[in-house]
Amino acid sequence: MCGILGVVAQSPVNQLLYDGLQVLQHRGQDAAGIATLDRNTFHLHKGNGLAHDVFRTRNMRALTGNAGIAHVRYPTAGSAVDHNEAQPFYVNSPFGLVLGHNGNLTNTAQLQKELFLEDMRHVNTNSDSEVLLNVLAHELQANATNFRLDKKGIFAAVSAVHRRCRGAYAVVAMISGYGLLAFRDTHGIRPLVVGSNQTDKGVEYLVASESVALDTLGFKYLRDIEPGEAVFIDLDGNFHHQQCAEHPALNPCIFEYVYFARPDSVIDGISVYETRLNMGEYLADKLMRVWPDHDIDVVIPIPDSSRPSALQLANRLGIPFREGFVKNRYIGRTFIMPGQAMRKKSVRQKLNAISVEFKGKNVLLVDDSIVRGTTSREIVQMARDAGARKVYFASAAPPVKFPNVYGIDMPSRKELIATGRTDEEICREISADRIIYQDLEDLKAAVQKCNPGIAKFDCSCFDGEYITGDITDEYLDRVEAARVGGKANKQVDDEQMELDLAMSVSSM
Ligand SMILES: O=P(O)(O)OC[C@H]1O[C@H](OP(=O)(O)OP(=O)(O)O)[C@H](O)[C@@H]1O
Ligand SMILES: NC(=O)CC[C@H](N)C(=O)O
Ligand SMILES: [Mg+2]
Repeated sequence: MCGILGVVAQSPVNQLLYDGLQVLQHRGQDAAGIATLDRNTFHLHKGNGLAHDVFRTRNMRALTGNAGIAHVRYPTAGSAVDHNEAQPFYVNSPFGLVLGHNGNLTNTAQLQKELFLEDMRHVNTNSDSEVLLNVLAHELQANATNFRLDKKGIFAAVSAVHRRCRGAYAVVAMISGYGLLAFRDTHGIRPLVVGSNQTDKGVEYLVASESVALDTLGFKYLRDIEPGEAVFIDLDGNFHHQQCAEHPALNPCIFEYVYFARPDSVIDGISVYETRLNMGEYLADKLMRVWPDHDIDVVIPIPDSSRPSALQLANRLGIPFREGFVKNRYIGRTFIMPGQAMRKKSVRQKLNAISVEFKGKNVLLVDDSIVRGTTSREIVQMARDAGARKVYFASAAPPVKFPNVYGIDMPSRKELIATGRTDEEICREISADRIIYQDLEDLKAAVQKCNPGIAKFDCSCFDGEYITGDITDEYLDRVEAARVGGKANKQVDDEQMELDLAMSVSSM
């Protein structure tokens, strides 16, 4: 997952974008970048690391201008270590364009081939986002009239992007001399909101992955950008928007509510916090159904993301809720760290048990989800070491059994602890005394309860149903083979080989 921001303001935006990255940091810890637009010049600084490591005072001073975009990255294509894949990406034609992307394209190799062979555009990294930028650039160029762009041409370009690109994309782009363009894929898989701020000099607009950025930066929430819709804010601060998809449908990623988003965000009209409380209630009801005579003494959350669910579960069961683990606030999220060794080490550094809450008790540990099992394996052992009599484990989400291809780095079934295992086997694998998973229907109900208007969510990591309809077993095998082959995230494709061949032939 990544975090994106875009702003057209009435005063310099460098500090505002930096502060915005800080509140979206939970969406990506591997790289950060800001591009500002000052008259017709872009100023761009990006690099690997957390936002506060990437930006020094001198970098901030150089980011002049009243408009800009920003990005924090959690890679799903390319690699975590290649600083060239940090975003925003820049391309000089047409007009000068920078882009930040949250999501993952599923037809990257095909697009890259088209870009090279038909559009005469070279993509220099393994990032799908650079591909997306070049598709947008080509379509803007194709829809310019007399070497100029107008609203109609900009929206026509986004329609063409929708026709060509598959997968998930929430995008912010800045067109030099024109303004800020933001759009969401036709299924609205990844979130994107827009807010405004009335100043003495005029209205300012901010587009962000999550509403928490609007709150903290002093902007008023206007609305979510709709699936397939594009919003264009010109450099004079005029707001334009248009539906650019033929068949838009809102199918947001349910994992945003389970884990990714901050609980204080509201996404597609749904409070993330409330969904997590609901998840706790549904999970409590399931526990009572399947285990009416349980002997749980205390409910303990695994900080941070599971807290609201664990709290509500304990309330519903009428069992004490206790904070048995202390979280080191200086260690980031472990699930989105690159590399299993780093994740494993960080769980121990991040969480430590308070033995008084465990000694001689039957504890129910609650997490929002179990993905690779890194956290649960370590935590169960820590609870035992702290003196727990019995260690039960509950997950507010169902078993994660399928890869995510829409922007969450779960590319390989082999990495997922629940793939090919029964609940009992998973329980043994994490050395717990009992495991309880949320049912998928209950998870959907927990989220839907907050906005019954949303008929369908992308739940692919739980049920293997891919909302874009283009994901074949062969595609998943290829993505998996790339990971298992040790090429860390690099998407390989037969078409890629064809492209390489075509490129070498054309250079002769
Ligand atoms: O089964 P795993 O592969 O370990 O993944 C699941 C765990 O990872 C996440 O925590 P993380 O530390 O990333 O963030 P949090 O502090 O927001 O809970 C999530 O909340 C689970 O605890
Ligand atoms: N998690 C994301 O949204 C990733 C964006 C993009 N696919 C990248 O790898 O940089
Ligand atoms: Mg966690």
